[in-house]
Amino acid sequence: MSSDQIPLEVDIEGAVLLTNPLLNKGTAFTDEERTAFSLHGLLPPRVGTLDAQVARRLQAVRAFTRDLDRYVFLRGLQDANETLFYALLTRHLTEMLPLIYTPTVGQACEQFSHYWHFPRGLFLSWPHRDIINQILAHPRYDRIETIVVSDGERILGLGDQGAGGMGIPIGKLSIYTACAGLDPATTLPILLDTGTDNAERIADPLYMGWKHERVRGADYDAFIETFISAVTKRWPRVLLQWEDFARVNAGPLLERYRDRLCSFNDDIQGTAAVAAATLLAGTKVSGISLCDQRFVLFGAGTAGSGIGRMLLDLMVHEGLTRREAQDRFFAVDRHGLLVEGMADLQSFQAPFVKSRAAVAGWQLARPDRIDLLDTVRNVRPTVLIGVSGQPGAFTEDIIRSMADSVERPLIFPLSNPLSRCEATPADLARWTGGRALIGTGSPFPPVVIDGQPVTVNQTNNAYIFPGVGLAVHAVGARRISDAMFVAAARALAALAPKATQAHPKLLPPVEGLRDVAVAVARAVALQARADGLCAGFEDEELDRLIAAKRWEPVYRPYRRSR
Ligand SMILES: NC(=O)c1ccc[n+]([C@@H]2O[C@H](COP(=O)([O-])OP(=O)(O)OC[C@H]3O[C@@H](n4cnc5c(N)ncnc54)[C@H](O)[C@@H]3O)[C@@H](O)[C@H]2O)c1
Ligand SMILES: O=C(O)C[C@H](O)C(=O)O
Ligand SMILES: [Mg+2]
Repeated sequence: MSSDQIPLEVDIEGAVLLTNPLLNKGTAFTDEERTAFSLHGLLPPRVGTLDAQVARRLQAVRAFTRDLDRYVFLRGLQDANETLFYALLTRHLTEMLPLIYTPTVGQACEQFSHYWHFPRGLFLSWPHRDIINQILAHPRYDRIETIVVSDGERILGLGDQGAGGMGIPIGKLSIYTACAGLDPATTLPILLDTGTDNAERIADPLYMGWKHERVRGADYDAFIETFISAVTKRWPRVLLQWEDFARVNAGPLLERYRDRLCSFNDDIQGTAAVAAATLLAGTKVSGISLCDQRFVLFGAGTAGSGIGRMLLDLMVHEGLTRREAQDRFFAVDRHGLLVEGMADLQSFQAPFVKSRAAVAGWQLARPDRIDLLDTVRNVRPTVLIGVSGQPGAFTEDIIRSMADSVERPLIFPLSNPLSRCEATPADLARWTGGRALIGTGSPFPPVVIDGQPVTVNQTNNAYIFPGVGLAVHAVGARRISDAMFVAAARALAALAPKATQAHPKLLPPVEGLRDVAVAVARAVALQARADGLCAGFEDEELDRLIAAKRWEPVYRPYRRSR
C-alpha cells in the first residue's frame, strides 16, 4: 500500500472539517467519510473526484478577465482546500505560476488591504513585540519547519508595501510546496510589521497594517533580535528564508544571523545562483568562457551584490586572480559607475568599485558622471544584467551599442514585476537582430525571431530556493553555505537544454520546476555534506531522503480517530 492510501486519523467533523484547508476535500469526501464525519447535507450529494475538482477550478480561473481576480480566486481556494489548490498548481504550473507568484503577486501586495478575506500566516507587529514568544507558542505551529519572512519594505521593484508584503512569503511558500513538495502543514509565512513609509498606504483608510512610519535603527534591530530569538527557541532546526528586505537591511541581517540559524537571503543568494546558472548556460551558446566575459551590472543593490560576488567567486575558481576577475566587472548604480571617492558608496559594493585610473581614458558624454551608456560604450560588455527596478533603463542606444561588439550578447533584465523590467524581450530581440540571449525575472510571452516563437528564459530565483529548502530538510542541514548556492547554480546550468538550434533555451521550462527542485536538492545536499553541515549519508540514500520529504497533492482516505 502506498503511503497515500494509508488512512489518516482525523478527529474533527462537520463544518469544522470543511473549513480546515489542510484536511478539507470538498465534494471529494466519499459517502463513507460523509457518514463518519457528519458531512451529509453540508455538501451537494454527488461525490466528486480530485480530477473533476481541478477541471472545475481551472475553468473558473480562466473565466476571469483580470489576473488579480484570478489571484484572489486562487488564494481563496488555497484557504479552502490546499490539496486541490496544489493539484491545480502542479498540473498547470506554467499557467498558474504567474498568477500566484510574479508578476501578479506584486499587484496583490499593493491591493492587499482591499481584497483581504481570510488570515494566512503570521503578522508580528511592533506594537505586539512583547508577546512574540506567546504567539509562536500555540500548538498549531508545532509542525513548522520552513519560514519565509519579509518586512515588506522592498516588494519586488514596487518598494514599500508594509503589511501588504505578506503576499510574497505566501507566494514563495506556495512554490516550496508546488515545486519542492514541502508539506504545506510545515510552512509558515511571516510578515514583520514595523510600519510603512508608503504615504499612499498610510493615507488609505482600509490599510490593514500598523499605521506608523517605519521603525528604524537600533529599535528595528532589537525587534528582529526578539523575533529571531523567539524563532530559534521555538524551532531550533527551522529553515528561515529572508525575502524582500530593503537594501539597508538585507545584507546585514543575512550576515548577522546566518550562523545563528539555518537561513539564507533569497534575493542575494537565490538570485545569484539563478543568474549564474543562466549565464553559464549562455557561455556554452556564445562560445565565450566565463573568464573571457566582460560584465556590466546595472543596479548594485541587494540582488546585484549577490550576483556580483558569485560571479567573481566563479571566475576565481576558474583560475583568475580576484583582481583579474574584478577588472572584468563594472557596476552602475543610481549615481553612475561605481568609482572610488564617489558619494554614497556602500560597504557591500566595495568589490565592484573602480579606481579612477581604470576609467581615466574613457570617452564620456559628461565629465562628472559615468552613466550606463558610457559604461557600455567603453567596456563593450558581453553580459548586461539589470537588477535596478528601473523600467526602460536598457534603451535602444545602449543595447545597439552593446550588440555592435558582441555576436551573442547576454542580456538579463531581471527586475520584477513586468512594470519594472529594464527592457522587454521583444525590444531586445529587435535591437539586436535576434542575437541577444535573454533572461528576465518575470514571465514574458515568447518573442518572434525569424518568424519563430522563441521562449524567454525566466531567470527567477524560483529555480533555486525550492531545491535548497528540499535539500536542507532531506539531509537535515544545519546551516547554508555559499558553496551550496554555487552547487545549485551548477546543477541548474547542467539542466539547460542542449544548445543545438540558433535560439537555444538557457533554462529548463517552468513546467519542469518540480524536477529542477530535485536536481538542485541533490547537488545542494552533497555540498552540505562536503561542507560538514549535515549528518553523513550514503550517496545511494540521497534519492530516498529527498523523496521522503515530498508531499503530493492527493487525497488520503480518512478514518475517525478514537
Ligand atoms: N529575477 C529574480 O529572481 C530577482 C531576484 C531578486 C531581485 N529581483 C529584482 O531586482 C530588483 C532590485 O532588487 P534588489 O533587492 O537588488 O533591490 P535594492 O533596492 O537592494 O537594489 C536596487 C539597486 O538599484 C539602484 N538603483 C535605483 N535607481 C537606479 C538608477 N536609476 N540607476 C541605477 N541604479 C539604480 C539602487 O540604488 C539599488 O542599489 C527588483 O526589481 C527585484 O524585483 C529579481
Ligand atoms: O519574487 C520574485 O519573483 C523574485 C525575487 O525574489 C524578487 O524579489 O523579485
Ligand atoms: Mg525577492
